[in-house]
Amino acid sequence: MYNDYQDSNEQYNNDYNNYNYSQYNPTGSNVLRNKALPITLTWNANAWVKNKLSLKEKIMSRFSSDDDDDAEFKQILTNVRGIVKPGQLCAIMGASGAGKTTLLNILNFRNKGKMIIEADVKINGVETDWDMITRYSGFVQQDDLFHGVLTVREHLTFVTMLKLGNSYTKEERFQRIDEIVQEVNLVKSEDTIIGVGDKLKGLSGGEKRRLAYASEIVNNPSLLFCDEPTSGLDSSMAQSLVESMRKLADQGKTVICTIHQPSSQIFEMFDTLIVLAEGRLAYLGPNSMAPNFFSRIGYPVPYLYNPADHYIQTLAISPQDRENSLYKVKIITDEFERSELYSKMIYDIQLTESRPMNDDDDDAPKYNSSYPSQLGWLLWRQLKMDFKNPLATKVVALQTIIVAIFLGLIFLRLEENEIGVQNRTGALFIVLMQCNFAFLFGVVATFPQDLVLVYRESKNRIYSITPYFLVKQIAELPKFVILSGLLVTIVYWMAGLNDDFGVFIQILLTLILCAQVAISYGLFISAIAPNIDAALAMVVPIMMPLLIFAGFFLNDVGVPDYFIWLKYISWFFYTNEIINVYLWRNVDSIPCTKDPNGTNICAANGCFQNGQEFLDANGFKESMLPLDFVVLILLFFIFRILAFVILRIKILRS
Ligand SMILES: Nc1ncnc2c1ncn2[C@@H]1O[C@H](COP(=O)(O)OP(=O)(O)OP(=O)(O)O)[C@@H](O)[C@H]1O
Repeated sequence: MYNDYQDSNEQYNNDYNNYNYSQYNPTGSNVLRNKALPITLTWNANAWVKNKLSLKEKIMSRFSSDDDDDAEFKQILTNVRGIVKPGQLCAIMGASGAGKTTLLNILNFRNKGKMIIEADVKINGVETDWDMITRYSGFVQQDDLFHGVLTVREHLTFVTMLKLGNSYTKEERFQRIDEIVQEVNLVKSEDTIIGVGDKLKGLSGGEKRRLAYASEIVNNPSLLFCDEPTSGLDSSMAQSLVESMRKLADQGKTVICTIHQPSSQIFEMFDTLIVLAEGRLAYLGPNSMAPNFFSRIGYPVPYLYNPADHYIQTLAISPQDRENSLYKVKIITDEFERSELYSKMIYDIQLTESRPMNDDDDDAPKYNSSYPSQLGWLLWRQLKMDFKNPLATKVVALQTIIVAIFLGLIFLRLEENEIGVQNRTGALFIVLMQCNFAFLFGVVATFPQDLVLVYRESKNRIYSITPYFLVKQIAELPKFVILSGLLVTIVYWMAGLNDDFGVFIQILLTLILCAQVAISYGLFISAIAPNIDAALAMVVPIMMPLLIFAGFFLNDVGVPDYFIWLKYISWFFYTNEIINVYLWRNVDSIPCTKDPNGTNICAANGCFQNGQEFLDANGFKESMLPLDFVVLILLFFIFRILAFVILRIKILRS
C-alpha cells in the first residue's frame, strides 16, 4: 500500500513539476486573469495558552519543585508538522478541542489572541509571514461577520470592487459578481438583506456561510483556508459547497479546511486528511490510506461505517473514562509518529524546504485597490448603511429632541434675578453633560462592534485602516454636529439663557466643538478597550473626575488643592470657561439680594454687580479664551490620532 502511495506521489510530483497553467482556464472564471500560484504549504507548529490559576495554585507553583511551566502553561499543539500540496483538498478533523481551529489560525497568521506560538510556516519552502500568506490566501472563518443591513449583492459589490481592484474594469468586476453569485447558489437571495441575528431577519445561517465563502474566493486565491465551512448547511448545500472547493483544488489551488462530521459522500471528496487529537498529529496523508493505518494499529473502520465518524470517535476523550481515552490517544499519536507515512511526510517536507521557490513579489502593492478607490467604496458602503438604517439615526434624533425639550421645560424662561443666575449656570452644566455623555456613549456603544469586522476586513487586505478611519470621520461628523447643535439650540432658547444672538452662536459653536472632543475621546476608549463591555465600563470612571474638577463645584466644597490640577486635563474645564465668558461678559448688572442696609449678600454665586464681577469671582478669565480653544482643538485631534495609531497597532498584532 505504501508503495502505491509512493508511486502515486511520484506521479503527483511529476504532474506538479510539469504543471502547465496555459493548458486550461485555471480560474474557472470568464473574468479572472490572475493565475493561481501552485502552493505547497509546510509547517511545524507548537502552541501554548496560559492556565488560569487560582491565587493558591499560583503560590504553590512558585514554591513547587516541579517544572513551573507545566502549571502555568497548557500546550494545545505539540510538534504538529504537515504538508499540503497544490491540487489537494485537505480536511483537518478531530474531536472538539483537538486544536483544529488553532492550527488553521497559526497557518494563516490570524486570531493569535494571547497564545504563545512557536511555528514555522513555509510557502514552497520559503519562510512566510502574515504579509506573504495573506497575499495568496483567503480565509473563511467560523463566525460570519457582515454589515447586516446590506444585501448580498451590495456586500459582494463592496468586496469584489476592492479585492479585484484597479486591474479590472468596473464591468468585469460586476460580471465577476454575477459569476460568484451563481457559483455559490445565492441568485435567489441576492437582493435579500444579510440580517443581524434575531434583531434583523435576513439570510439563513447556511446562506451566510455561502456568502462568507463567496467573499473569500471572489479574487481567486491560490490558497484557501476554511474553518468549518459546512456547519449550518443542509446536506445538499454542504455537498455543493465542498464540490466547489474540490473544483478549486482541481484548478491547482491548495485548499485546507476544518470539518465536523462530514457525510461519507462529502468525506470522499477530500483527498488529504489530517486528524488531530489532544493537539497532536494522529494522521496526515492520503484520505484513501487512512483506513489502512487505523486498521493496522487495531482500530479498523467497521463495515458500512462512515470513516470520518470512526476516526473522531476513536480519538474522542470520553468524560466518563478520561484516563483511558488519553492513553488511547497517546498510543495512536505515538504510532503515527513511528509510521512510514510519517517518515514519508517528513521526507516530503524536507524535500520541499530544501528547494525553496520564492515567487513572492515583495514590491506588490499591499491592497489591490488604490487609496482613493478604497475611500470611495468605503464611503459608498457607509452611506448605504446610513441610508438603509434611518431608524437608528431617527431614534437618536428623537431622543435628543425629547431630552432637549425636557431640559428646556425645566429651565423654561429663567428669570433675571439671583436664582436665575444660578439656574443659568445649572442649565449650562446639564447641556454640557448631555452633549458629552449622549454622543460619547453613542460612539462607545457601536464603534467597538464595528471594529471586529474592520480588523477582519483589513487583515484580509480588502482596505487599509487609514481610509476606513477617514470615512468614519467624514460620514459621522455632520450627524453629530447637527444633533449637538439641535440640543443646544432648543435648551438655549427655551431657557432664555441670553437673548443676544451673537452670544448664542458663540456658545453653540463651543458646545459643538466640546461634543466633538467627547466623540474623539469615545473613539480613543473604543480603540484601547478589548471589547464593547470593557469600553462602556471605562467611560464613567475616567470621565467623572474630569467633570467634577472642571470648575463647577470647586467653590467652598473643601476640595484639597492638590486635586485642583486635574481640571487642566479636563476638556469640560476649558468649555465651561469659554461658555461662561461668552454668557456673562457683557452683562451690566446681575440682580443681587441686599440686606436692609443696602449691602449685597454675596452668599450665592448670583450675587454680583455685573458679569465681569461674576467671572472674576469664579475664576473665568477672558484672556484665557485663545488658550482654551487651542486646548479643545488639540484634544479633538490628539484623541483621534491616538485612536487611529492604536487601531493600526492592534491590526498588526492581531
Ligand atoms: N485563547 C485560548 N485560551 C485558552 N484556551 C484556548 C484558547 N484557544 C484555544 N484554547 C484551547 O485549546 C484547545 C484547542 O482549541 P481549538 O479551538 O483549536 O479546538 P477545535 O479542535 O477547533 O475545537 P472545535 O471543534 O470545538 O472548534 C481547546 O482545549 C481550547 O479550549
